[in-house]
Amino acid sequence: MTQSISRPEVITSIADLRERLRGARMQGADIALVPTMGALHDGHLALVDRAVQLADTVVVSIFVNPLQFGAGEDLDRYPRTLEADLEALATRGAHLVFAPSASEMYPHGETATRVTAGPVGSTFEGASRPGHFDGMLTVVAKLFNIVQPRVAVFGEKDAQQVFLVKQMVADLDLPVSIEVVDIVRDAEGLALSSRNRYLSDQEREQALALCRALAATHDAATEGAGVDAALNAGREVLGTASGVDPDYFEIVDTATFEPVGARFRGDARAVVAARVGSARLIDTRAVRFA
Ligand SMILES: Nc1ncnc2c1ncn2[C@@H]1O[C@H](COP(=O)(O)OP(=O)(O)OP(=O)(O)O)[C@@H](O)[C@H]1O
Ligand SMILES: CC(C)(CO)[C@@H](O)C(=O)[O-]
Ligand code: BAL
Repeated sequence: MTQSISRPEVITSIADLRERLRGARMQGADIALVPTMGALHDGHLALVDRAVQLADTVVVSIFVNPLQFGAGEDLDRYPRTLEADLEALATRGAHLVFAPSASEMYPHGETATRVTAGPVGSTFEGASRPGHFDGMLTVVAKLFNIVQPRVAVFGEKDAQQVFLVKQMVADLDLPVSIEVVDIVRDAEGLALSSRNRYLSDQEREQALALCRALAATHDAATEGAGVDAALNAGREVLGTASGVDPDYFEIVDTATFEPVGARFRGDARAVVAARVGSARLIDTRAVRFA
């Protein structure tokens, strides 16, 4: 397909999308998928930009997946901004937007069959949001089967999600390659997130504690601190920040997503989640212990 400089075509039915992509494939199309829940910001658009570099046909899915929200979470108030999303995508060369309804994706209500995320699915985000990763992997598997992309693009911000998607692809021999894009931040360092819309100006300022805590851990490790000292540096910043209710701050081994031991050497990742006002925010940063 030629690069789109106008609004992408919007398809809401699985059958129509399959038919459209079958035609594209017959003409030799190479397909990339960018799965999102919409309310697009520059972080999502960086994923789209990468997809456009990697393939000639880019499908962006916009679907707020009920299966990955727990009771009492923000499913109902999650921002749904399809018109603005299409405007944003018009400038980026995405060809197709797949925006199904919940009944299109789940015609019988919740699926009887689920992908289970395994042990890493119940730590960190999974501990605070039971069932979240099973619901996320189930919809990602459905999207992979519907679109059958050669490559799918995800953001590093959701590092545990990336780990689990890669694990699913390897465990189930799914024929898709996973591309990961760095976190896009605002000028002060706050990771862009659709949930930042829930923040007041004051809360947005307070939310900077997440990236500042990660920076403290990163800098301590770079200066030669061990795991415990690096962890304490970040936890202190987070724990003393006003208006911030920490959920977890941990350093995990990138190979296993398990917390590293005190003597760990190598590539690790600091991960953080905290509630600021009514928003639950996450962030992450690579940390190396030489
Ligand atoms: N700041 C960012 N930089 C790069 N990628 C991002 C960023 N924010 C989200 N993404 C990625 O965009 C994809 C879709 O994420 P999603 O639609 O949940 O957006 P989100 O902003 O993370 O929303 P929320 O924080 O409300 O869950 C995911 O792969 C996610 O990692
Ligand atoms: C991958 C995803 C689109 C699945 O609903 C969602 O978890 C997200 O937006 O990161
Ligand atoms: N960004 C991951 C999707 C979610 O929070 O449900």
